[in-house]
Amino acid sequence: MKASVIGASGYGGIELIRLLSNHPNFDLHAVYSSSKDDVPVTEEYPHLADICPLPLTKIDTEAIKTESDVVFLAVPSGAAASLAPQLAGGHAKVVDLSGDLRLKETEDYKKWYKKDPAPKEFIADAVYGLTEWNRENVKSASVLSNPGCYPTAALLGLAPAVKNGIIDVKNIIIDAKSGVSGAGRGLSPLIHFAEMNDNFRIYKVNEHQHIPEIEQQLSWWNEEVAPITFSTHLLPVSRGIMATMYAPLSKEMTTEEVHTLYADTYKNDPFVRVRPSKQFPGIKEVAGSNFCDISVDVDTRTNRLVVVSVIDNLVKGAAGQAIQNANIMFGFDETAGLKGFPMYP
Ligand SMILES: NC(=O)C1=CN([C@@H]2O[C@H](COP(=O)(O)OP(=O)(O)OC[C@H]3O[C@@H](n4cnc5c(N)ncnc54)[C@H](OP(=O)(O)O)[C@@H]3O)[C@@H](O)[C@H]2O)C=CC1
Ligand SMILES: CC(=O)N[C@@H](CCC(=O)OP(=O)(O)O)C(=O)O
Repeated sequence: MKASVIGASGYGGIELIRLLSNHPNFDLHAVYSSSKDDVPVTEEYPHLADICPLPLTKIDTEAIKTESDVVFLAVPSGAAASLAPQLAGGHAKVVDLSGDLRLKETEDYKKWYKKDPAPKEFIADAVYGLTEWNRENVKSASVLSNPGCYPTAALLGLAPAVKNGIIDVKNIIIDAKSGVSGAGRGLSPLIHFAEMNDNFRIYKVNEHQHIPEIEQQLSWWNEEVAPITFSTHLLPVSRGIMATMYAPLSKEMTTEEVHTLYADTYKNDPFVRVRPSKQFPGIKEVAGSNFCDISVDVDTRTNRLVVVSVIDNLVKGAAGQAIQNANIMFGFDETAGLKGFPMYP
């Protein structure tokens, strides 16, 4: 199957190239750019020599629609809102990594992204690809909206508790930290080396664009869910997200009981690893892989459940989950091309 990547010169794009180069069923067919034409990818990224001999080419939506079987959109939010509708309706299935097709309410998109949304009817048909929880719909998707990096970590960590009603869903707090590659390759003062190195910052306090995405999915699982508190921090590392979630238990449970619930829930999911009790994950333990590692612990003094969830933002948080979804859309083994283990240390 022929796979193309738009936005191939960005961090999400090169992670797609890296993973697709090892894929047994997808061949990298073409890589597209909005700013470069006929420029070897290796001019930007020499480490891709022998992995991607293709040149970055000007985006040609008509050619992509007919020549590719799947196109991955790894462009900034705002750009996908107009590109995705142009790409849909042809031969190629569309997998969008941006935030543009995730929020079903276009008013929410305008409020949180402060950009013009894609057409509402188009968004309505896009399948939200939190893979572990939406496989049946992913199977038949022709346009797939890949979840955000923070929402992936947070939602996988909260799902068993929220769906089984074991926590008070009106009091959920998510405290999340991300490596700098989560902001993409573009520069900004926040990710300037001297500002970020040896430092630790909170940002977008109560304004993060992933708040409505997390709330949307939580409310699909449980309509009682109230607005969440979600804080994001910048870690002085390249890759990785840790989301720590806190919520009061709605009934008395031990750590062992919650652990059993989580382990049973994810026992058939190849990429979610529920850790043994008291073995809390670090971001390095999933780096470079499509794994999400989760730990749970009950604080008997406060009656709160603590859930820790870690992913690599560029893999399970972006390119890896996008390929996992594409595997399901094409009927391939869900793990195809994604069997690499974490790089440690
Ligand atoms: N980084 C991460 O961890 C995650 C990223 N995402 C999402 O994935 C998408 C890509 O992110 P990421 O790779 O990190 O970002 P980058 O900024 O690293 O790359 C985005 C690429 O998009 C291209 N681009 C820029 N403007 C436009 C435009 N107007 N039209 C078309 N293409 C454009 C640029 O390449 P060129 O100039 O060659 O066109 C650029 O290299 C974003 O929507 C992001 O929110 C989602 C989850 C995690
Ligand atoms: C570290 C960092 O800056 N991370 C980015 C993640 C953005 C992202 O992935 O954008 P989407 O909304 O398209 O999902 C942020 O917090 O905004």
